[in-house]
Amino acid sequence: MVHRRCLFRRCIKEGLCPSSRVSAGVGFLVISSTVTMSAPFFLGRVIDTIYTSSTEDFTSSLTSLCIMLTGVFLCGGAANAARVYLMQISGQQIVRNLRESLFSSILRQEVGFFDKTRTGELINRLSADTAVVGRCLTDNLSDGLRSLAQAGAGVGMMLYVSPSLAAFVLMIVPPIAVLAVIFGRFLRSISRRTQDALAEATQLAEERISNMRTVRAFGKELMEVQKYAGKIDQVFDLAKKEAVISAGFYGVTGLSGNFIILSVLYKGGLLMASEAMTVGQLSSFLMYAFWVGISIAGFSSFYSELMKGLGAGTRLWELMDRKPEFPLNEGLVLTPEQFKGELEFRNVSFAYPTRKDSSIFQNLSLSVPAGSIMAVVGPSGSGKSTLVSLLLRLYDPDSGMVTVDGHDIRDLNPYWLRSHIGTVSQEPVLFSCSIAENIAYGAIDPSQVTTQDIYRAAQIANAHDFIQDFPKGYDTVVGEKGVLLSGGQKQRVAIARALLKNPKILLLDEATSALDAENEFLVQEALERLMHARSVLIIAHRLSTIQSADAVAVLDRHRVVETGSHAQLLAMDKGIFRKLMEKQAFLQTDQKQALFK
Ligand SMILES: Nc1ncnc2c1ncn2[C@@H]1O[C@H](COP(=O)(O)OP(=O)(O)OP(=O)(O)O)[C@@H](O)[C@H]1O
Repeated sequence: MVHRRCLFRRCIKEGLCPSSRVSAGVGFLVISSTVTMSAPFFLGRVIDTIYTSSTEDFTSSLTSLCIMLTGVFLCGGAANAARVYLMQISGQQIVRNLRESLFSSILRQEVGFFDKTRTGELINRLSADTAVVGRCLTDNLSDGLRSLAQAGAGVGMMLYVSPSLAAFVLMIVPPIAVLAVIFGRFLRSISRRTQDALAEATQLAEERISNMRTVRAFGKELMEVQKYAGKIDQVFDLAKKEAVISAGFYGVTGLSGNFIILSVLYKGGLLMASEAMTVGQLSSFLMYAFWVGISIAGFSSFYSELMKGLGAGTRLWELMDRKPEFPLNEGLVLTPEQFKGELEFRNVSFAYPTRKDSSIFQNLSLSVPAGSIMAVVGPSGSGKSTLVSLLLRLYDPDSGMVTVDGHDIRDLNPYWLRSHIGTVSQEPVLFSCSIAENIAYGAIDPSQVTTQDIYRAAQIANAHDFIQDFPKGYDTVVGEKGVLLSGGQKQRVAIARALLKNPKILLLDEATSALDAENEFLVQEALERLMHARSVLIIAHRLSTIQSADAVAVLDRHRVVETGSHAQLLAMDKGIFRKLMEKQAFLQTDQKQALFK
């Protein structure tokens, strides 16, 4: 829970808030408010001068008073402009710093966190909540402080000008203040609910837009629009509630403002009639009453904005304070002599954090000697991709351990480990930038990669020719998730990306989707070059891959049930591997004949 003071203090403590700029803004606020609040007093003097001065000194005293006031007003205007500028810039800087800090906190989280958290919700925190908090801490804070200072000074001046009239007017203030507190509390809760409802709507929109091809292919545009409308209706319903309460609140405060003015005129008129007050004093008092009214209205809107900011701040700090389960850049780093690339799963038991009751592995053991190729086969859902996730340390096993060269990967620096592991998945994801940038992404420091390095990697990955055929060559932008490239082309760009990393360990998930013969050959050839002289764990779908691997592991019922060379496994009469091969749809009759002869 973030408390009022805490919100501001934390922003300053964590360097998110440019405190010197905010302090200067507050300084200018004091100057401009002093000028604003002294104006009614001096304007009252001007009125009294007009009414009471004798004819000979009338012009000179009126002129000097007006010249003095013009100077003071100019200073006030300049101070106000400086206040607005400094506060707005500070607000934008806080938003920028909050966004950077939040994004970095999100990217530090373990993968399990993203299994549980919706993308739209995170996007909403990054865009909407940060803006609300930034506005709350600067613009709103400065307006609130100004309202508070002006209300205080106004009340003081009202008491100074006419204590009896002031006491009469101030009776109206406490009930309005109570009303404002109740209203603020309501706004805080409704703001939180609105942001949550908005996050759900954003999540839905984000997912559907990024998967537009699926929506179109199933002809679900109308249905999706209805679903989205349902979500934004929830936001609208909350906004309606807010509007009803706001209408009541602002109606009451507006009415009370007018009542104050009317009562001041009535009571002030009586005081003037009994010569207890001059016309200038009544005018000053009226102006102060007016300012106090405006300031109280401003203060109540400050209070409601503050409550909204607290609602948003609570959610931001929940995310920023979240400690990731795994460190990102701590732990042992092996020297080049120590690092050979031997991989081992020792009695690993694992269930995904979101489905703790559904075990994926139970006492699974498997080892991949350094520099060898291990093909993994098994029925769909047997956990082949999960092996890759555990090796990348996206998740930790519940018991047992995964080792690299005999070291538990929980002791190794995850950043170092991942920098030595290359991956090419079934459906490689590319970023919506140029092909060259996508390939360079594989390097530890992409800014050090030369064009020649990129060309070389693309050539080895059989990607150079098709890239050159594009009108913009390596500068071709591949679209979101690489949607503008074919499956085979994406695979080859991903292989070039992995090659540039030059990793000791390779984790590959062979594409199941049928590529045309030409593409398949090119991808296969590129993969073979990539696998050369590395420790490879490959989720194999092709017979040729299985045959050329040094060893094959068969996954079934939560563990490795068979290991050996392709020939050894086939020779096992009732072996699971043999059954699996017989079942596989991709095994054509002629392949089967070749296989079993
Ligand atoms: N992030 C996740 N959270 C929860 N369960 C998951 C997650 N990812 C996979 N699973 C579940 O874990 C099991 C193993 O999945 P995995 O993807 O490792 O299987 P696979 O053998 O690679 O399957 P396929 O050959 O179909 O790709 C499946 O039942 C799957 O539903």
